[in-house]
Amino acid sequence: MLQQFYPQVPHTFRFELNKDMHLAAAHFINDEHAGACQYTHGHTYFINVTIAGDELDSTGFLINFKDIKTLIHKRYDHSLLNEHPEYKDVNPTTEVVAKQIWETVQTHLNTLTNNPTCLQVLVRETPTSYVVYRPKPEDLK
Ligand SMILES: Nc1nc2c(c(=O)[nH]1)N=C([C@H](O)[C@H](O)COP(=O)(O)OP(=O)(O)OP(=O)(O)O)CN2
Ligand SMILES: [Zn+2]
Repeated sequence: MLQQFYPQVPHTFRFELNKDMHLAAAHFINDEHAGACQYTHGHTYFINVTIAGDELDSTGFLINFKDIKTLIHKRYDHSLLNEHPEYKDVNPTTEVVAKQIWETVQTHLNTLTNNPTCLQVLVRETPTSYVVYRPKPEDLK
């Protein structure tokens, strides 16, 4: 959100779009190394998605901001992350959540004719902890 610091991704695309979202969700980390985080607790997640591309669609959008929110916020807001199928076999750590969001967004972008790319996903789990996920070039093929 407005108070958030955003790491920049170097790129040569003409357009770069950023969408902020926040959502309330609970999780637990099923590992004794997680200490108190083994037990179900909640966070207000702050998420920033960076999308870039050279071409706009017929509306003049790289992608509709609303579509990004629908993909992520609608799915996870007011839910227990561990209950989603994508976290059945893996803990919903901040790192894993960031990677999962990237995969969800990029899978959707791959259906668009103007070919935008998700360059970065930032997930802030607490006021003092956040993760940035960036794909490798081979993830984008
Ligand atoms: N690498 C990771 N470490 C931890 C994760 C994680 O997802 N990745 N998650 C947790 C817990 O879920 C916890 O909710 C967050 O931990 P933490 O930032 O330590 O929370 P605090 O508010 O207690 O932080 P302080 O800076 O000490 O106030 C733990 N580790
Ligand atoms: Zn947590």
